[in-house]
Amino acid sequence: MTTETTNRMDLTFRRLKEQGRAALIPFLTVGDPDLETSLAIIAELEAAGADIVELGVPYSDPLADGPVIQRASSRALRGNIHLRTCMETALKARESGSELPFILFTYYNPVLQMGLDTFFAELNRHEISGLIIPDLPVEESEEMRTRSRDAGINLIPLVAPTSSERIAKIVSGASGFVYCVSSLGVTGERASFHEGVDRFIESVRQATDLPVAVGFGISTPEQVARFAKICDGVVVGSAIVRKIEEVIILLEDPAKRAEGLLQIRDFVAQLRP
Ligand SMILES: O=P(O)(O)OC[C@@H](O)[C@@H](O)c1c[nH]c2ccccc12
Repeated sequence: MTTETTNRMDLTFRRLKEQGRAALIPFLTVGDPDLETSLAIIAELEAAGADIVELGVPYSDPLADGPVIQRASSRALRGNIHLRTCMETALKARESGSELPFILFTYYNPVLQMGLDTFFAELNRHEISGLIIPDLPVEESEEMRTRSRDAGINLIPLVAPTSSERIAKIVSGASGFVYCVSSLGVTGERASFHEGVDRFIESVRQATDLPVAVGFGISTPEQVARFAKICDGVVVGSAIVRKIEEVIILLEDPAKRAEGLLQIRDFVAQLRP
């Protein structure tokens, strides 16, 4: 791994800080509805102003995901998408000229299946800047943190509103950014967030010098703007995955594909802080 790739994410946050802007961080499930379309969608996300993209590895038991992302995973798994193909998507996007830093979002089981040595070697080869593993067992996190650091990959910790006394422990040794989960429960658009979420985010800011991003439930320009005022990044997943689901019929029709992609771009562009 060249440290340049990891710096790609750090440089992005640094540039945005100079511009006084928070990062817009979309999430998509790779392979939904197919790999080639995911590549086209990544290009639309970049054109719409995304600053970093989370590439979700579809999984059969996405325990932290709500129905929208669960459905996206099921669609992608029908196309036999797995961890390595998701990594390859990052490299293909790079080869197509994408400047985006990519975060690989995966549950832990596919990582174990691949084996840690191969996993980190493959992350290097595919120019992945960051890693989110929502179900990483605490007893494994030390080794993953060490391996990530040695590989020059940002292992991004998730901090929940209930983590209060563990925040310092969770963020110590982290890199890239700290991901504040805005609400308890699973992913999915929300009209409101955990009571005291602003105080929670502030407490995370006090505990780390890293950029702090927030996700879970954020789906409208107003919600993005609200959190962009107090964070360095805002993650939007389900709302974008739902838009992809809504236009899938267009994406799968060669005559209407461009229209479908444009609707995704427009949806994301209006979210941008
Ligand atoms: O979908 P939402 O509510 O916009 O939340 C972001 C989320 O999609 C993405 O960051 C993510 C997808 N699956 C997850 C599981 C755990 C934590 C985070 C995630």
